[in-house]
Amino acid sequence: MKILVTGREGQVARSLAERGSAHELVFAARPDFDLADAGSIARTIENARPDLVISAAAYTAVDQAEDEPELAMAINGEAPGHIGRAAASVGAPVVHLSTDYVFDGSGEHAWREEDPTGPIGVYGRTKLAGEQALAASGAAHAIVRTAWVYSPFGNNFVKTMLRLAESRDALNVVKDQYGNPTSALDIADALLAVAGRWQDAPGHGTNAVYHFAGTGSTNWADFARAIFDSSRKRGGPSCEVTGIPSSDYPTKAQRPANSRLDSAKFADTFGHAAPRWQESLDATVARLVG
Ligand SMILES: NC(=O)C1=CN([C@@H]2O[C@H](COP(=O)(O)OP(=O)(O)OC[C@H]3O[C@@H](n4cnc5c(N)ncnc54)[C@H](OP(=O)(O)O)[C@@H]3O)[C@@H](O)[C@H]2O)C=CC1
Ligand SMILES: Cc1cn([C@H]2C[C@H](O)[C@@H](COP(=O)(O)OP(=O)(O)O[C@H]3O[C@@H](C)C(=O)[C@@H](O)[C@H]3O)O2)c(=O)[nH]c1=O
Repeated sequence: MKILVTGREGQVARSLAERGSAHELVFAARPDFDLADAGSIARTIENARPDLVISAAAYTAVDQAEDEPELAMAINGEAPGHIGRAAASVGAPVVHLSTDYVFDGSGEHAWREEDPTGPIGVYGRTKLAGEQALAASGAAHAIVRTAWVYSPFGNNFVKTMLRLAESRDALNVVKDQYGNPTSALDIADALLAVAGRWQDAPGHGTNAVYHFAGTGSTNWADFARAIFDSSRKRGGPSCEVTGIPSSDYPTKAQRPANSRLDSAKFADTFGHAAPRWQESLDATVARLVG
C-alpha cells in the first residue's frame, strides 16, 4: 500500500518509518508541504496519488498556541479539510490524529467518542476544528484521538524528565491531571492495523471517531516516577518527584484535569489494543538510557 504520511520528523511519523516497512511510505514535510499553505497540500497529495493518507503533522506546542491562535488554527483546524478534499479527489481515505485535549477535563471517567467535547485551550479548540473540517471534506476517514505521546524521537515528557534529571535532584510535577501515556510506536502499530484492515475490507469503520491510548491511566507525577524507576534500574538518570497541584505550576495554557480516554471502540473495530502504558514506557526508556 502506498501511504502518504504528513510530517517526517514528528514522533508518530518517525515511528511509522520504523514500523511500516511492509508498505511504501512517502513522507510529506516542509518546505515542500506546508500545512499553512492549502496549495502545497493539494499539490503533494495529487502528485503522490497515495492509497491512504495518515495525517500526523500538527501544531503541537500547547502553550505557544495561546500566543499564535491564527497559525494554530490554520495548521490544526483548516489543513485537515484541505487534506480531506485532496485525498477525496484521488480516492484515498485519511486517518487523522487528534487529541484528548478536545475534552474539558471534568469528571473522573474515561472519555468515550460520543461524549461532549469542550476544549479549554487554543490547541484543543484548533484540533477539534480540524476533526470537523476533515469530517466535512468528503474524504473517507477515521479520526483517532490519542494522548500524552512519548517516544525515542522528537520532544516529549519522557525525554524532558530524563534530561532534567541529569542536572537536578528533585522535580515538582503536577499530580492532579490524569491521562493515558501513549507510545508513538504503539500508535504507529495501531494506524498500520487500520491500514491493513482497509486493505482487506475497504470502508470498514470509516467516517467515525476513535480513541486509542495506552492501557491504564496515571497522573503526570506518577508518570514521572515510573520514568525514573525504569531509568534507575538501567543505570540511567533519576530524580525525586514531588507531586504538586496544577495551581503551583502555572502555564499559559490550562490542561484538562481528566483526559483519560476509553479505547474500547478502536479495539472492537480494528481488533487491536495498546499494551499497558508501563510496559511500553519501559521499552522506550530502555532505548533512551540503554
Ligand atoms: N504529542 C502528543 O502528546 C500528542 C499528539 N497528538 C496528535 O498526534 C499527532 C502526532 O503528534 P506528534 O508526532 O507527537 O507530533 P510532533 O510534535 O512530534 O511533530 C509534529 C510534526 O508536525 C510538523 N508540522 C508542524 N507544523 C507544520 C506545517 N505548517 N507544515 C507541515 N508540517 C508541520 C512538524 O514538522 P517540523 O519537523 O518541520 O517542525 C513535525 O514533524 C498530532 O496530530 C498531534 O496533534 C495527540 C495527542 C497527544
Ligand atoms: C516539565 C514539567 C511539566 N510539568 C507539567 C506540565 C503539564 O501539566 C504536564 C505535561 O507537560 P507537557 O508540557 O509535556 O504536556 P503537554 O504539552 O500539555 O502535553 C500534551 O501535548 C499535546 C500535544 C497533547 O495532545 C496532549 O495529549 C498532551 O500530551 O506536566 C510539571 O508539572 N513539571 C515539570 O517539570
